[in-house]
Amino acid sequence: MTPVPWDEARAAAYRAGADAARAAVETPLAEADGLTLAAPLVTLTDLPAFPTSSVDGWAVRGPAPWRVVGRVLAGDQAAPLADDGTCVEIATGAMVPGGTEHVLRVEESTLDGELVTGEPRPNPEWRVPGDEASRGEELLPAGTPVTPGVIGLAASCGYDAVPARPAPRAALIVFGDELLTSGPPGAGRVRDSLGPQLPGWLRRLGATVDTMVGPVKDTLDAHVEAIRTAFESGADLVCTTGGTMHGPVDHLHPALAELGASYVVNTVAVRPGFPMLLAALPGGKFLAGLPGNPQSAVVALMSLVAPLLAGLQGRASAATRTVTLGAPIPGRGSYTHLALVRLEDGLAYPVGHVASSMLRGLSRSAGFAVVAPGTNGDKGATLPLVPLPMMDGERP
Ligand SMILES: Nc1nc2c(c(=O)[nH]1)N[C@H]1C(S)=C(S)[C@@H](COP(=O)(O)OP(=O)(O)OC[C@H]3O[C@@H](n4cnc5c(N)ncnc54)[C@H](O)[C@@H]3O)O[C@H]1N2
Ligand code: MOO
Repeated sequence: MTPVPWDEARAAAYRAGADAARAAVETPLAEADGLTLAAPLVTLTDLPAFPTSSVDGWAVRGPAPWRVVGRVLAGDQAAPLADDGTCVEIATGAMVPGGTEHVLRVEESTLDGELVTGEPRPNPEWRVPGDEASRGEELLPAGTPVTPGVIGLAASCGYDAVPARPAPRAALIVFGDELLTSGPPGAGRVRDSLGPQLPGWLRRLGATVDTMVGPVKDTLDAHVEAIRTAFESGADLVCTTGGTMHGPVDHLHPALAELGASYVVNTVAVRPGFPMLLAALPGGKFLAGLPGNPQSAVVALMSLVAPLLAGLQGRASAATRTVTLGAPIPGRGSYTHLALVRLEDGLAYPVGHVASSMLRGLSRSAGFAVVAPGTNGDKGATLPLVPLPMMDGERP
């Protein structure tokens, strides 16, 4: 099997996801956080929708002094100011009456009996319809991740619900008879460190994780049965761990053949993690085969699953940015090297304890610097970074 170049593998995973993107669902704003806009957000009204006072004071017409003829509070529908030399008391956020020439701040005015005097500021103290947006204007494109800010904007311009792509449903299956699910490892057994870890990463990539199965016995029948059950339970994506190679109890490839799967990507020219795979199953479903070595599994997650999920959600692409190296990172010959880095003072530094079996380096890293095939990452070089999907406060 010839390994696929890493960037081609990512692109293929993204395309496969985009071609199978989940259908849009009209989603109430309260349930839309973390989903993806399936259509552009077009404002339903001018913003603001009516002339709106920015200050507390007096809406005045004609020359001073102004006789107070009423009051308009936020939420009121203001009657026009009909005569010169009159004013109404006005609150911040209230609709400015027709005929208003200025809004005078209360602290810059004098009220004497029924008469108001003062010098209005030259710049208008109210916002006119369309200041922020005009009715029918596109505010955000389709594919925008729905954040709290997007939800607020959608509410402000009139939406109760938005067309959004639902979160892809992921299931996780862990293979390996050597795995313990509690207590310290030893005597040939290791703790399953992927079952507890992967749901959190998957959720941060926008998936829901309904099913977590395993450790599943190292037999072909048990593999096929576990995968079939996960898809039958409604998963769009099944992630498996381990068994991607061709050792005596590695059953993933034969299981995929039995399930009628076809490969989107089968092994990738990346270190660590090269035996990773992505397969398509009948009915627009996917299986990501993550290698058993724990760090390699996360490399595979970020290399294949992140772009697949971005595509399934109708997003622009999986997140990347660039970083400048504060210390050199060697390349891995003809393979891409995904090297764990931490960020400090705007520079990226390699971390220790990064063998593919280890998680110590990963646990204190911000992401993977991408050292291209045939190159080394020199100090001062600018490289792509695949950020681990964490919120800002979580990122080391
Ligand atoms: N003859 C060769 N053998 C191996 C090669 C190779 O090129 N030639 N490549 C190695 C590389 S690289 C990787 S990566 C692994 C991938 O193997 P599998 O995906 O088949 O994974 P397993 O054999 O099941 O496990 C590998 C390793 O990881 C441990 N493991 C598995 N699952 C978990 C888990 N959930 N939590 C913690 N640790 C786990 C497992 O005990 C093994 O130590 O193949 C190499 N072999
Ligand atoms: O590719 Mo393996 O993933 O080095 O551990």
